[in-house]
Amino acid sequence: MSYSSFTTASSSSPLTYPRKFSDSISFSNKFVLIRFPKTHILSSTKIQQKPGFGRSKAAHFTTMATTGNQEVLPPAFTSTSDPPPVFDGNTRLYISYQCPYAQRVWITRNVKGLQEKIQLVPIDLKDRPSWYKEKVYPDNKVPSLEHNNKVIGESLDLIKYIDSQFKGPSLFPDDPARIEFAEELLSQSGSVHKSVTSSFKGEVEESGAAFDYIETALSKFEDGPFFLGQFSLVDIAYAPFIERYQLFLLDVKKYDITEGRPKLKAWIEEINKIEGYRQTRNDPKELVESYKKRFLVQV
Ligand SMILES: N[C@@H](CCC(=O)N[C@@H](CS)C(=O)NCC(=O)O)C(=O)O
Repeated sequence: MSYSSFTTASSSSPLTYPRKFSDSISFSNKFVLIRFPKTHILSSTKIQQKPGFGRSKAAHFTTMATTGNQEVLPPAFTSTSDPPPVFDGNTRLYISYQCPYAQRVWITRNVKGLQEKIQLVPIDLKDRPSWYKEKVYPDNKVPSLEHNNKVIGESLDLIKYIDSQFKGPSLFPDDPARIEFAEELLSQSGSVHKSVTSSFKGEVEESGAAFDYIETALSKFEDGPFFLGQFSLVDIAYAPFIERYQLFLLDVKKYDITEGRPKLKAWIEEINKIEGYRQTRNDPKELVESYKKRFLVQV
């Protein structure tokens, strides 16, 4: 299997990667957002509001064209960049384009159609501006969100915060069985990550139990291909990581995580149709290289 299996099943909309910088626009660290239509960009295929997700209106899940809606992304702030005018009433999401935790929150913002409400502030973590720790987020990590004169962090808290505090389609269920399962899956995401990444240096089979856990979880609700049936915060929490696991394991270990796991295979196909996710994806080669440096370099 090649990388193409991580691409969307929809042949009409090939997977593209975000343009992080625009040649035609001079940035000097200004935020440049293209205008989005008022409807939300959720998917290139129609996603219906389903039982268990009652808070939002079905109208939020309108089908949209997938081309021509690419957000033009600003370049990352570095140690020589002036800070944005923090605490001026604007809402800002501080991210790194490469960080999977930040990607969770970025996807949530996109899927809820909040591109104009929440400004992206990309930080270059290798050349971090000192003002980020001093003025914005003392933990000095990404993601963080500046909203209503305060700054909050932690990706799993942030995706719930954005979902509950902002408009847009609801991404969390409201029926008890789905809520309980969502909480379990969210709380397990850290252990799944630990178990998969600890297999990178050893035997690939050590990660099998984690992928089997995902496969079993995807079988629980039959009314859709996602963890809770319908697309939700759980998919958002796992997507940036599964994206990296699949690419890295295929490249380095020649291990196809979807082999014998039809639910996971279908999930990957479906998640790649979610426009708000597609826009956050990195170049696969860069992801593999960064994982190689991070997990294979001997210390
Ligand atoms: N538990 C945090 C983890 C965030 C995190 O580790 N972010 C990394 C980048 S992927 C970071 O900011 N690292 C900078 C540092 O640790 O100094 C979350 O879920 O938001």
